[in-house]
Amino acid sequence: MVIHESLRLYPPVPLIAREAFKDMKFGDINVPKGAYVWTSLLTLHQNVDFWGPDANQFNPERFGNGISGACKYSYVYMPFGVGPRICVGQHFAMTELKILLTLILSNFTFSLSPNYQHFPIMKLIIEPKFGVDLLVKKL
Ligand code: HEM
Repeated sequence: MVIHESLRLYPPVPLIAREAFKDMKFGDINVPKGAYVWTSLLTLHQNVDFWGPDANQFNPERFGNGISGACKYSYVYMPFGVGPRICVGQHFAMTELKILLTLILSNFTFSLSPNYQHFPIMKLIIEPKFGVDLLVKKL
C-alpha cells in the first residue's frame, strides 16, 4: 500500500509518450500521423474526480482494497505505463522495493530530518531537489 501510494503521488516517470502511426481521432481531437501524444501520470494520479477529495494527500490506506478500491477507474493508475510497451522491469522493481523496505524496517527506525525540504522536481524522472535527509537508528 505504501509503495502504491508513493508511486501514485510521485511516479518516477511522470510522462508517457506515444506516436500516432496513422491519422486518428480521439473524440473531437484530430491526431495526425507522426504526432506525439503525451500522457501526464501526475494529472491522472492526482485527479480528485478519480481518487476523491484527498487525492493530494499521502494516504496508503486508500489501497486497502487494491487499486480498484482506491480509484474510480483503476486503469488511470499506471506508474509503470500501459499496453504493449509497459515497463518490462515492473515486477522486478516491485519485488526489489518490497525486499528493500522489509530489510530497512526490520533493522532500523528512521524519521525525516528537520532539514528536509519537500521539493519534488521533474528532471528526467521526478526526484527530491534537495535530497532526502533521514535520521536513522539501528534497532
Ligand atoms: C519503480 C521503478 C520503475 C518505474 C516507476 C518504471 C516505469 C516505467 C515506465 C512508465 C515506462 C514506460 C512504459 C510505457 O511507455 O507505457 C517504463 C519502461 C521501461 N522500463 Fe521501467 N520502471 C521502473 C523500473 C524498471 C526496472 C527495474 C527495469 C529493468 C530491470 C525497467 C525497464 C524498463 C524498460 C526496458 C522499459 C521500456 C519498455 C518498452 O519500451 O518496451 N524499469 N518503465
